[in-house]
Amino acid sequence: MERGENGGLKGPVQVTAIQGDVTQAHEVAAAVTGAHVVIHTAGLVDVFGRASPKTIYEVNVQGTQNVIEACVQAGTRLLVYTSSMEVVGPNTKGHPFYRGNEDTPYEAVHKHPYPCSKALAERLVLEANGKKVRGGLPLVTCALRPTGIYGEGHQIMRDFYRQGLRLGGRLFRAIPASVEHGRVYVGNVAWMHVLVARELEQRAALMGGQVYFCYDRSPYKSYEDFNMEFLGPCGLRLVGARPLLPYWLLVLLATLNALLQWLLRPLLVYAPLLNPYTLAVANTTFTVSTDKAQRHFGYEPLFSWEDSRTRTILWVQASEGSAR
Ligand SMILES: NC(=O)c1ccc[n+]([C@@H]2O[C@H](COP(=O)([O-])OP(=O)(O)OC[C@H]3O[C@@H](n4cnc5c(N)ncnc54)[C@H](O)[C@@H]3O)[C@@H](O)[C@H]2O)c1
Ligand SMILES: CC(C)CCC[C@@H](C)[C@H]1CC[C@H]2[C@@H]3[C@H](O)C=C4C[C@@H](O)CC[C@]4(C)[C@H]3CC[C@]12C
Repeated sequence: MERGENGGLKGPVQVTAIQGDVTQAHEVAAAVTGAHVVIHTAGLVDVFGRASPKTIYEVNVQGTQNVIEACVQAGTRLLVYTSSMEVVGPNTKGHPFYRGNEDTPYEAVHKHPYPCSKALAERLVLEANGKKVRGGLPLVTCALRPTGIYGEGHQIMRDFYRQGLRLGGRLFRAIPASVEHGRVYVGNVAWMHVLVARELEQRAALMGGQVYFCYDRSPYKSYEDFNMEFLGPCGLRLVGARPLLPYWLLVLLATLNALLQWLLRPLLVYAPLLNPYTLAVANTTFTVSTDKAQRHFGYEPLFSWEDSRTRTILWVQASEGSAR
């Protein structure tokens, strides 16, 4: 095997897939046994009300507790957790977080089950730093907090694309262009995990118990304008320099959706994109500007903004056939 541009090993890698459910402690233990480092990224990502709060808690919090316990029992010393920007915000008060970093003071207040579960899970992981694992050595943990991830396989992007096609190549602006939303390319999020996994042992004193936002050089834009970076070259147009509907009407529609979801629950799962929570997230500025990952473990984005954009466009275009 040879060395690649970034000093990593290049060439075929053998991967053994072990399927399991993180809520089942014995299945997690079986997967973790013999591992030198664990990257815990499994989670139930649901801000639309598809799953119950109980299920979200079981997967994201109890599942994470199972992973920590498995590391302790197996004597695995290194644990990297995929957290989320939502552990910080946007908070329920809609306070903007403008180009903040890991030390920026912010009132993190959550009510929604998903951010609550991620915050609890992250706390479990960070508190486990230093805990003795089998063999007596201390566990070293840290958490990565991606902002909104985009790239190949981004389901919501595909949904917007299909909606745009249905509307004759148009999407209608719903959120003011001035509201900035943090985004990061999936390949760079993955790369950051790899680097942390690689460096955590050597730099345990510096990195243990730390949190890192995931960032790259993707531009700061509103959620919709950012999506248009990919959907535009695929033939869609965002109509309106300002939101088409007044904000109070969006709030009303989102509330109506929440009410319908509640009423229909005994019969079916009604989970549209727009609800009071997604509206609040989309309508609140949350962007990060930090170099902590660079300082602590030498992170530089593996994919430039141009590459990330091209790769995402190609993926959206490739999904066109199945969209029509
Ligand atoms: N998508 C984003 O914008 C974003 C942003 C920040 C953080 N995250 C975090 O990144 C991680 C991956 O999210 P994603 O966006 O790729 O979502 P995803 O739904 O594509 O991936 C989640 C994965 O977890 C697995 N999973 C779910 N329940 C499980 C269970 N009980 N046992 C084992 N595996 C289970 C799923 O099979 C899936 O492969 C999550 O922890 C999420 O909280 C995502
Ligand atoms: C009001 C509508 C027109 C627009 C609706 C868009 C909405 C579905 C989007 C906007 C922002 C998105 C979230 C954001 O990118 C960050 C995360 C963090 C991550 O941990 C899970 C996904 C999540 C919550 C995105 C979900 C979809 C959101 C709310």
